[in-house]
Amino acid sequence: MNISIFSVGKLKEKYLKQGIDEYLKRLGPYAKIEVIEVADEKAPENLSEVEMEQVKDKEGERILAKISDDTYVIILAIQGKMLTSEELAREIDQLATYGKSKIAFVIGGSLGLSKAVEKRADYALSFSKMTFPHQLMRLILVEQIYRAFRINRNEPYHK
Ligand SMILES: C[S@@+](CC[C@H](N)C(=O)[O-])C[C@H]1O[C@@H](n2cnc3c(N)ncnc32)[C@H](O)[C@@H]1O
Repeated sequence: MNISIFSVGKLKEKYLKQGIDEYLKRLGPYAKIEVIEVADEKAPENLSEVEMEQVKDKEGERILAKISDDTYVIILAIQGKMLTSEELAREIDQLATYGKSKIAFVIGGSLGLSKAVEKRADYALSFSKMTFPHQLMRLILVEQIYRAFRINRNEPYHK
């Protein structure tokens, strides 16, 4: 299985980078996984609604340009569907069973995802009703993907 994680902007915090690298390493035996960073747009506090949409559109175009038509796209969205870790594991397992070998998880930038990216999504996944910083979301996501593979292989992982 080929998994891509799309994220907006460069990851700066060392502690997050270390955590993400650790889970990417652990995921190595289970799947081919890569993190793709697209450039972020400047988003100062005083942007109008229209300007905010423009920021999301530009970031979204960069993401969509890198996603092939045969990729199953899971966007991370606060308003999406909440799953248990076991349910996420089952979703991933079923995608593999039905021949969907390319999965892209897409995390929005500081303003969220564009309408075009939402439209392209096959699934919208929520990690709770709370808002997480997009860079922290990357770490939470890679840990849950790792957990999903451990669950699917019936391998022990701390509860
Ligand atoms: C800082 S949040 C953006 C907040 C923006 N107001 C919104 O509603 O999308 C950045 C990105 O992190 C992801 N994210 C943050 N919290 C999340 C949650 N609870 N569940 C799923 N994704 C989340 C989403 O992809 C979001 O676009």
